[in-house]
Amino acid sequence: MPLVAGIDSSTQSCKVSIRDAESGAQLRSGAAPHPAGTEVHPQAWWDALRQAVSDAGGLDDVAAVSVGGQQHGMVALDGDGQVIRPALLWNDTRSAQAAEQLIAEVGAAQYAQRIGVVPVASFTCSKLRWLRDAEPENAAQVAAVALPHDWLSWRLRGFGPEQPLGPALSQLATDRSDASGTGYFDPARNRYDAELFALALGHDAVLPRVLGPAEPAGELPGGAAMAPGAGDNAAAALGLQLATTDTAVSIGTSGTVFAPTEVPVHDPTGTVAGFADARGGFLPLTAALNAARVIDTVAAVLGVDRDTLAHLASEAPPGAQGVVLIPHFEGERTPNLPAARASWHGLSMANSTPANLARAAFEGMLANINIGVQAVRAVGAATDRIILIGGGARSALTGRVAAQVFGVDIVVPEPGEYVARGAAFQAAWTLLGAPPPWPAPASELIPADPEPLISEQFRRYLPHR
Ligand SMILES: Nc1ncnc2c1ncn2[C@@H]1O[C@H](COP(=O)(O)OP(=O)(O)O)[C@@H](O)[C@H]1O
Ligand SMILES: O=C(CO)[C@@H](O)[C@H](O)COP(=O)(O)O
Repeated sequence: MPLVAGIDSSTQSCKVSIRDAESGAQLRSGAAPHPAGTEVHPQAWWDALRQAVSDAGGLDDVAAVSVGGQQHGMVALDGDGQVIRPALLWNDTRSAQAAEQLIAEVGAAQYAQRIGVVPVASFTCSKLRWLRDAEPENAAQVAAVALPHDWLSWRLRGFGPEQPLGPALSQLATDRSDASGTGYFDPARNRYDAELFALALGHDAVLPRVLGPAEPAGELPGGAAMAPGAGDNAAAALGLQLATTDTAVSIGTSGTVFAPTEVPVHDPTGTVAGFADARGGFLPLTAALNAARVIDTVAAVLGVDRDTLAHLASEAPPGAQGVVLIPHFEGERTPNLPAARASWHGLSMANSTPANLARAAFEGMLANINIGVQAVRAVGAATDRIILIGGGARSALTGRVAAQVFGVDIVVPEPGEYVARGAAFQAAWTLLGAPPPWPAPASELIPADPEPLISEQFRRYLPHR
């Protein structure tokens, strides 16, 4: 009974799932928190990974490992493999102007046609252009650029400064799904666009080798196979065994909408990112900067915990009697309003109740994500039902309000870490030589319960660029 390990190194934490390679049954798990903030030194991810692995009973008895990671993070390495500066994360918006510069120099439609995405602050290319202009001394030292999952996999294999195998930059590896989020990789032709990379940073550098869906990246020192890994959303799609008839919404730190397609997507507006998936196809995706933490924030404002906020919200009617929250606390990516801030609307003395404010938090979070659902639908994704995952999906109320806002059946898989499950699925695929016949996770169906009022009143107050 070979075991595999799936690791999810996402924004708020690192999660580890140890599973039976053939059945997918989870035997052990572990977790450890990440520091808050939009720039984090990768060493913190490494420390959390080691803590989560220890919490999960270690990797000595696993035969293959895979890492799913938060996308886009800029891990800048010098010639000695040292991290030059803390990584700017996907939700750091200081590179918004840099993204606009790149668009002005290349053209939005041209970017979309060349690589399937149009730069936004989240993407690695925008962060590199920011580095070039804001920290030229650091930019000049850049010998290689990796993504969070690439760097963690490299370290797990024993590479890096003060590591047994040393800082071999040529040993860096990634996969199509994560590479497609950089802003300098073309997932249709499966090749880097070196010109776009050099345009961003100002010079070329070593980039991780891009591996196939289950192509081994190498081995861990103990002999376990290292799978290619994936961006976290592509790993989640593997974990859900998502089909081209499905669309998923993940409510984590980010609020993402993604759907597997067999053909690449080129959206010149940039709303839908034409990413690759982890199976050899494509995964068009939208991402909101404000998702589960909208609930955390409003709960804190009202001085209650998450569960109490959900109970309060359940006492208010759909539409919250006209109270609307535009939840752009951290700026926003979909819609692309990086400098935005949150705002409350429609408040009167009569409707300013804790219940209405609580319900407006759930409705605002989901109506904002619904912009992404509509955009993914517009590029041809099947959205007749939506599969709801992420930490925020653990709240039953979220599912009920999602059925009202999205207006379609909502499928809520049993609570679990689907990024880590997907990484374990990939590790089993690498080990066994074929996708393992794991059973799909059990799930609950919440029937569609359309309440168009919610999005109608949300759009009334939505700011425009
Ligand atoms: N039982 C729950 N009910 C509602 N929200 C939850 C629950 N458990 C966790 N969350 C929310 O999930 C979020 C973390 O989700 P997760 O998908 O793990 O994040 P990420 O993958 O971005 O690190 C937190 O902001 C937290 O508020
Ligand atoms: O930027 C994106 C996708 O483009 C985010 O989805 C990040 O990949 C972070 O994911 P979570 O930590 O929210 O899971």
